[in-house]
Amino acid sequence: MSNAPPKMTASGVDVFYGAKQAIRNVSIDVRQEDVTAFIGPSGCGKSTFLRTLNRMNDTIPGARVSGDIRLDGEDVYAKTMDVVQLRARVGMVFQKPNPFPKSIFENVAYGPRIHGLARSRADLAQIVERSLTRAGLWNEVKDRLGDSGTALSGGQQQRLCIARAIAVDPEVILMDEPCSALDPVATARIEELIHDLRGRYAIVIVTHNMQQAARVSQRTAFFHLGQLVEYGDTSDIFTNPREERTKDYITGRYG
Ligand SMILES: Nc1ncnc2c1ncn2[C@@H]1O[C@H](COP(=O)(O)OP(=O)(O)OP(=O)(O)O)[C@@H](O)[C@H]1O
Repeated sequence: MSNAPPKMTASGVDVFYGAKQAIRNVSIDVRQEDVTAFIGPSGCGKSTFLRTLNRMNDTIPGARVSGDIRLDGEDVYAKTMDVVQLRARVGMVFQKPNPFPKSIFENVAYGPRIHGLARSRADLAQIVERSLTRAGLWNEVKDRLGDSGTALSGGQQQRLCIARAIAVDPEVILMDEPCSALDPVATARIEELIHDLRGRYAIVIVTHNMQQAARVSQRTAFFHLGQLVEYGDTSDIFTNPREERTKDYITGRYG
């Protein structure tokens, strides 16, 4: 296990939607070398907490976040933080694949272009190829980069969205139930992809599927009623949980 400082840290985080508190005093570290899974019953706050890590809650009217969240020691909620830049550094993949209604090439090229990451057209084409390759999609689309991203299958669209996140050279990738709209074959491909990307990016995945958490992650956080009940090595959480509530959840007593 490495002694490197965590990629992201959250301390004493609370989230409110209006008067309703959705996250209570959550503290957690996310490490570069790990895939971290967030599990817990519906409504426990997994997605809400995930969104605090790249300030996606800023876009939700009435949502308020307090506490301390850092990326490489830098305060994510500082007034000086450039949120567009932050969301490139901490990319996000959603439950439902959401490619832009543009070509496959443009879906991937858009981010690098607006962030000024390509020096030339050839450079941009190279970034697109590299990102699609890393997302395990290049061979399937290399002869039809001009086709619409929305014409791909659901699983391909999700890999396109992952390529789009990768294209801006992120440090962290947040995935909010990335397989819940996919069939088992497409799900297996995304899980393989997560395995391949591990280490290059810190990855955090919200999942309802405990088998998936056990397959893809090294660290698991169990949330219940807005609280982080238990966080530790995935194997410990699933075989030897410390908390009764974790045990009840993983043995299927609720959720
Ligand atoms: N935009 C919103 N406005 C008001 N309340 C919200 C909003 N989004 C979520 N909530 C509430 O916050 C709590 C946590 O929701 P959240 O979606 O984060 O949970 P979750 O664990 O990700 O659930 P699920 O697994 O069903 O997606 C829930 O009570 C939910 O109703």
